Amino acid sequence: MTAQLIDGKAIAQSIRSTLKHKVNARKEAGLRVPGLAVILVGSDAASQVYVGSKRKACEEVGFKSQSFDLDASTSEAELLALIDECNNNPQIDGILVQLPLPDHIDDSKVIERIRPDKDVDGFHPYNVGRLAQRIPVLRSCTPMGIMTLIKSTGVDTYGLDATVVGASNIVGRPMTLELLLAGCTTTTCHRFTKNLEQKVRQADLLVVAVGKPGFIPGEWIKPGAIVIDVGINRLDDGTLVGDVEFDVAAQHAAFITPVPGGVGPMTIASLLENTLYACEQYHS
Ligand SMILES: Nc1nc(=O)c2c([nH]1)NC[C@@H]1CN(c3ccc(C(=O)N[C@@H](CCC(=O)O)C(=O)O)cc3)C=[N+]21
Repeated sequence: MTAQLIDGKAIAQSIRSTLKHKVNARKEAGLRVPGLAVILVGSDAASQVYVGSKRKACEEVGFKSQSFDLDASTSEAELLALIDECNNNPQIDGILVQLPLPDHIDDSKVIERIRPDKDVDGFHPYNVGRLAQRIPVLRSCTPMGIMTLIKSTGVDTYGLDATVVGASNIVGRPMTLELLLAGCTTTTCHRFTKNLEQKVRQADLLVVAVGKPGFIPGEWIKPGAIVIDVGINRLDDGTLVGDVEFDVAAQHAAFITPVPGGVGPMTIASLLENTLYACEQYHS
């Protein structure tokens, strides 16, 4: 079998095009365009690239993006004060604080300071809790984008055995909650998991988010599975690879996401969708 590629780049493009039309309709109706505050602390090279892509995507769909580039030495108190300002600014529908933050700043404290109705990353405990209780509002962007990719395959998710490898707050955990909501029987694997191979081999639907190149051998993929690779690993020669041994996995899977061009662009598309949602549902 040779897997069909799930083209995240194209699907993200079509979402942006839909959003652009919706923004134009708002303009024609005399309504405000959605506003996104993008806050970057420090000058981590990868973060600068990602933040640049988010700002560019905002421009493309006609959102107003406001950039706040803070020095790496910014104190936690200063960052919290800026979040308070954005929380109170009626032009701002969504607030994104790029992670990782410098070590002297407590991520959780920052995430919890963002008003849940402006938390377009979907990281606030309120929003994750809403998803856990099957009443999602703002959903975590990467898992949300992945659900869109899975839907694009046309495969019915009810009753599938799904395995998520990785249990982080921003990907693995909300991913498992999304899959549970979609009717899957879910297994979440992490550093203490025994017999990872067996859990991967049983998966009709596999999501891998560990950040280690080629971590999952292609031979482990169940014939006909859907494989979603969240990893973005840059090798010494500059090439980007995922967490799954792609070439071999593609011989077993029915559907597989490429890296790049799979999950990454969808994370940004979901962020834009969330920003419009916050604008329309909460701040109109
Ligand atoms: N508050 C916060 N929200 C985030 O959503 C967030 C974050 N912090 N910190 C870092 C991670 C990473 N992330 C990516 C977004 C897009 C691509 C993306 O578009 N990747 C392309 C290109 C990859 C490349 O060329 O580097 C692709 O996979 O095709 C990747 C990674 C969002 N993150």
